[in-house]
Amino acid sequence: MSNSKQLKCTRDEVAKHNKKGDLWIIIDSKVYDLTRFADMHPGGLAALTDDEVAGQDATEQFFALHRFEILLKPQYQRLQIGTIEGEEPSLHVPSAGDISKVPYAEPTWLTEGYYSPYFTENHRALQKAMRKFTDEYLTPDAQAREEDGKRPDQKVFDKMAELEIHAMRMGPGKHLQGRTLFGGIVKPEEFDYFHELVITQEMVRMGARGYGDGMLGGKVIGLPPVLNFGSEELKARVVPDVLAAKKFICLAISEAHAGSDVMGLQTTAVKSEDGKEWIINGSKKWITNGVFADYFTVGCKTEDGFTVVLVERGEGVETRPIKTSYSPTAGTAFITFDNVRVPVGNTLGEEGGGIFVMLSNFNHERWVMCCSSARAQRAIVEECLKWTAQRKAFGKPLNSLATIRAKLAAMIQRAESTQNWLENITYQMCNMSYKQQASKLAGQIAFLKSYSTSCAQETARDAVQIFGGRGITKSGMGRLIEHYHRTVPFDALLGGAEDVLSDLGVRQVLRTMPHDAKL
Ligand code: HEM
Repeated sequence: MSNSKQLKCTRDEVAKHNKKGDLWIIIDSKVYDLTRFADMHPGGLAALTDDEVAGQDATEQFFALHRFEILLKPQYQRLQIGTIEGEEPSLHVPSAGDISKVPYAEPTWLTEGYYSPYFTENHRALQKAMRKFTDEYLTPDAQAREEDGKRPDQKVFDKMAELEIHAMRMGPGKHLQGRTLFGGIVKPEEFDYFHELVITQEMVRMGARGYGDGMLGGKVIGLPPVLNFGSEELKARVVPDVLAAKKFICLAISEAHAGSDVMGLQTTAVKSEDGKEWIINGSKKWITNGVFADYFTVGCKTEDGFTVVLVERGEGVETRPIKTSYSPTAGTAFITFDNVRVPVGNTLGEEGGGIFVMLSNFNHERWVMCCSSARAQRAIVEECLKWTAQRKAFGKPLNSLATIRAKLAAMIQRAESTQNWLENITYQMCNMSYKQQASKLAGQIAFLKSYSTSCAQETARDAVQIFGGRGITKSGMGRLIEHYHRTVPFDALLGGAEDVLSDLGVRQVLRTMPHDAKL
């Protein structure tokens, strides 16, 4: 509060303003004049004229019903007219870049007094910068776009391009060479999977799942086949614009007919008579960012099996939005290809070698999802720890109930185990070649992905029980819980359904079982 005309008054003075037409209250030693606002108060006039509120210290009542962010909105900040003489506000006012002091709200490596074998000062510097960026740029746009369902603001994409965040989200590699990462915080050759984990986990804190995918989820899965399997000419034409967010790309594999069953896909690519072009026909469904994509990394049935081709938006390509249970911000599309002609030079990898192209990125894609899931769960733990401390039932805080504490215990255990397993796998990734990762980590990552999303769903269910009706209400105290509970099933499906992944993990085990090991 910066108003220089702020009053200094005593609690007795505030107590005199205790009725409709002359109504003050105290929240955390700050005095608010609600006289003119009272009739507009969304919670009604009666709540404010209550004997225990009007003219009184209403801190506890306020925080039982409102999120802190309400007090930070300019229209409500204006209601503050002064402070209580001789008192200092004691509540922590959230600000951009903050590290939470709530236990388990941060992974141990970010918690004071704890240690980590994995994170260096350089990772910490990137984390600090990325958190501030998320709080200042991403979260406000994310919350506004979740409301209006529009695409993320191009200005945000541009700012991210300036800092090379789009490039960093593709992980370590040659594509980072010559780029200034986050104003020079990390050198391209130093950038490793822990840096990428930091970027992903910090972005997730914005608590907007549809926007999260709208924030170029399509690029994270659609560009790697171009980077790793495209011709030099194709890469030179496509990659710089995509990493600068001037053009957008998506991965178009799943169809109404087939999802995990890639060989069941029905979109066809047939060579033209002169052999110079593919002619593509078919449709794709649930394609993240497809609505606004310029490029489509498309899985096609070809004479030799399955082939991946980069299609550019043009004649014969149509996209229309699918209404999913998260926001339209993600740009989820149904796509039709009607005799779309594409130069054969746009083939990604070998003709008939599409499975290899797809499989080669699955590990990384699933690992990214584990990073998101682990961090999103932790945000829910923080929400629940705060709520159960400030909400009273039967005259006591919710956390005085053993049944509530049991739920909190389970949530914390799930968040911690997911993060710790993730950090271990990330360390393996940093030390293994791409080939070693493919053979040694496919099972580990499949297990972790399946484990983290099933943990996430249990945590979502527990959180709704803890928040009650607020856990199913889109605004107010439980808004993040409602959002999480509604959108968490996405993570359990994308990149492979839980059962499919668990089975994949066990099949990897069976392949490597030593023949000479007997009971
Ligand atoms: C600076 C003072 C206050 C401001 C700016 C304010 C503002 C608001 C706003 C914006 C909402 C809508 C909540 C949402 O959807 O998130 C709300 C709801 C509510 N407010 Fe206040 N309020 C204030 C003080 C109080 C106090 C002291 C009480 C006393 C108990 C109160 C009782 C309520 C109730 C009962 C609701 C409905 C909550 C619900 O639907 O769960 N408000 N208030």
